[in-house]
Amino acid sequence: MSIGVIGAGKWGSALAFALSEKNSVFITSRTPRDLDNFVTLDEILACEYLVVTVPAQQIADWLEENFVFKNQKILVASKGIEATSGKFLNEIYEKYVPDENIAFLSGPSFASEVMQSLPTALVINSSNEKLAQELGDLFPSFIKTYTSDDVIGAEVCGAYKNVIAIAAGICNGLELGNNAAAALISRGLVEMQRFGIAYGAKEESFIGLSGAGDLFLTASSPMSRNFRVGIGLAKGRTQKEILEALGEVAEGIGTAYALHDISVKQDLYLPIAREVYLTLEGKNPHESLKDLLTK
Ligand SMILES: NC(=O)C1=CN([C@@H]2O[C@H](COP(=O)(O)OP(=O)(O)OC[C@H]3O[C@@H](n4cnc5c(N)ncnc54)[C@H](O)[C@@H]3O)[C@@H](O)[C@H]2O)C=CC1
Ligand SMILES: O=C(CO)COP(=O)(O)O
Repeated sequence: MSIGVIGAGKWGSALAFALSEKNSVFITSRTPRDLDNFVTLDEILACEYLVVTVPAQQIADWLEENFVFKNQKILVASKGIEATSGKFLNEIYEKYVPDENIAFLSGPSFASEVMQSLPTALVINSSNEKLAQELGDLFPSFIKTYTSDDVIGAEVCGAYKNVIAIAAGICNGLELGNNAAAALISRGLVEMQRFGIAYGAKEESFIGLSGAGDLFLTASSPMSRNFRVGIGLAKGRTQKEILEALGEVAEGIGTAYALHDISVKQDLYLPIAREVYLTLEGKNPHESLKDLLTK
């Protein structure tokens, strides 16, 4: 099968590597890379399958400026909610791709471990069960794939866990201990589940790979960029300083702003997301965690 990966950052490169076990994989990016399988965007758009890793905050503009639908089967591998509009990825893509041609990837998966062929389990979420199965078959032996039709559940899990990971990173950076971290992560799971269910997500997605699986991974390891953002905030660094040092995307930041807007507009109670947003806006991280963890 011919697969075109869009975005040659960490995740795009790891997925291109993994998918090449069984398929011919090509990759493209804004900045040309010195890779054997690097091709132009026009060549990528001619592939039967596309895997898109352009970050959530940039994808609307990217689609508008670059995308041409040619009946490709699309797997969206990014995670996040657009800050400027509060839109989920499936809402952004719906203008360009029919539902039967699109699926969303979720589950615990650090790119660097996929790059080492370490065992990984992922969920392919689509309203088109046949497409989800077909995409699952493209994955290599070291990645076990499951399918689900809970697109909104997968989206909420993938986006929200990054915000909770920032909170967990703050907790770690402030050295508040394991009890506090476990409290934050488990309350975070409840918060994201409550939010997701209000949007029609299935309860079970939150206790599976997409929810608890990805949350536990991201909110408990400095391998996570979002967790490292939290550590930076705890050390008193500004958002700008943290992002410069990181040099990579941390989707939890944009998503925290999106969740804040949604919670204000819809009068929703999202306490952890709110404190992450306030900390990003300059609130003292000690105060934020105190407000969350003590009376
Ligand atoms: N790295 C990981 O372990 C995982 C990442 N993800 C998600 O995948 C997405 C991408 O993450 P990474 O590749 O790790 O980030 P990265 O920071 O390594 O790379 C970002 C990629 O997006 C491209 N990009 C950025 N702005 C763009 C624009 N305006 N137009 C076109 N392309 C643009 C960059 O050229 C680069 O290829 C994010 O949504 C992330 O949450 C999901 C699962 C695992
Ligand atoms: O989504 C991820 C793992 O599943 C990657 O998380 P970070 O973007 O925080 O590194």
